[in-house]
Amino acid sequence: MKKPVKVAVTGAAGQIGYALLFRIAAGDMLGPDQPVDLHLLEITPALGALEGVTMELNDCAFPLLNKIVQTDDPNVAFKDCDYALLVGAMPRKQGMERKDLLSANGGIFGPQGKAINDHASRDVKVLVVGNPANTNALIAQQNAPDLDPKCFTAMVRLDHNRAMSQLAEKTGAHNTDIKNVIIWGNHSATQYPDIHHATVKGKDAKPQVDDAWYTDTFIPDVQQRGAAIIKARGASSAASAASAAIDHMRSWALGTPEGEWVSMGIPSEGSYGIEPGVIYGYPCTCKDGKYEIVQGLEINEFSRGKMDATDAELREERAAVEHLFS
Ligand SMILES: NC(=O)c1ccc[n+]([C@@H]2O[C@H](COP(=O)([O-])OP(=O)(O)OC[C@H]3O[C@@H](n4cnc5c(N)ncnc54)[C@H](O)[C@@H]3O)[C@@H](O)[C@H]2O)c1
Ligand SMILES: O=C(O)C[C@H](O)C(=O)O
Repeated sequence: MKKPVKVAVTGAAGQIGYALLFRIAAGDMLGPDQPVDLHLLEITPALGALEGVTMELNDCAFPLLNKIVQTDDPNVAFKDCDYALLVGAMPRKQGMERKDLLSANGGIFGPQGKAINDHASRDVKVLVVGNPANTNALIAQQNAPDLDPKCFTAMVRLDHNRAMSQLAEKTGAHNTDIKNVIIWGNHSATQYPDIHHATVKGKDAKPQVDDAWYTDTFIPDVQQRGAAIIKARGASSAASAASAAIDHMRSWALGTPEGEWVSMGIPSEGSYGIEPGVIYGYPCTCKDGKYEIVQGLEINEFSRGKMDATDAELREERAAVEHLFS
C-alpha cells in the first residue's frame, strides 16, 4: 500500500463538499491504491455540520481513508497538503453573474493562498472551484510567492464535461465517443466552448453538426448551463461540480490518455496570444503530475474573437482584485 497523501478541502460542509468527500475517500480521485488523509476546512459556525459529515465519512469505513482533520484554521488545513481543493465560497443566486461574487468571495482566497504558501507541500496541486474560480485562483496564487505559479489552477472541467455531453446527445453518440473539446478562457458566460478540434467516434466533430446549432445553441447552452441548473434546482450545481473536480485532479495527478486532452484553467504564459498571468482555460495534457498546454492548434477568425473576449473579461476581473495581491 502507498503512503497516505494529504488532501485539503475547503467548504467541506457545503453542498459540493458533501458530494466530493465521499468520492475522494472511495479512491475515485487518486486511484484505488492511494490512501488519503482528509484535511477539512470550514468557517467556525459550520464546524458542527462538519462534525456530522466526518461522522458519516467514518461510518463508510472506507479502506483508503486514513485520517480526518477538521479545522477552522487554514494554517492547520493546508499543513503539508499535497492536494488542495478550494471549494468554500458563496454560490451565486438566480440573476447574478459569477463575477458578482468577487466582492463577497475574493477576500477568502488571499489568506488561503498565504496559508498554502506557508504550509503546503512545495509541489501542491491546487484546484479552485469557488466562484469566480479563475480570478479566485489568481488571488490565491498571488499570495503564494514562494510556490511555482503553476501549482494554482481553476476548474473549467465542468464546462468541458457539459460540452462533451451536449455534443454526444446531438450526434447520437456516447460521451466516451467524444474527444478533445476545449473550454477556452473564463468559467463564466464568456467562456468559449470550441469543437473545431474535437472528434466524434474518431471523425472530425465540426462537419457532423450544422453551423447554426454550433453558434446559436451549443455555445450559449454550455455558457449558460450553470444558470439553467440554478433555475431548475433552485441551487447551483453540486454533484456535477464535485465530479468535475474529481476529474480535474485525477487527470492532473494520474495523467491523460495518449492523444487526448482536457480543459484546465491555468496561468497563461502568453500561449495563443492570451494575456500573460490570467488564469485561462486551455487544452492540456498531463503526465507525471505535470500539465502542459496543447500547442499549435489552428485558430480561425471566429475562435480568435471568442478567445479574445473571454481574455478581456479575465483582465477586467484581475484589475478589480489587484488590491488583494500580496
Ligand atoms: N467552478 C465551477 O465549475 C463551480 C461549479 C459549481 C459551484 N461552484 C462554486 O463553488 C462554491 C461552493 O458551492 P456550494 O454549492 O458548495 O456552496 P455552499 O454554500 O453549499 O457551501 C460553501 C461552504 O463553504 C463554506 N465556507 C465559506 N467561507 C469559507 C472559508 N473562508 N473557508 C472555508 N469554508 C468556507 C461555507 O460555510 C459552506 O459550508 C460556490 O462559489 C459556487 O459558485 C463552482
Ligand atoms: O453557475 C454557477 O454559479 C455554479 C457553477 O459555476 C456552474 O457552472 O454550475
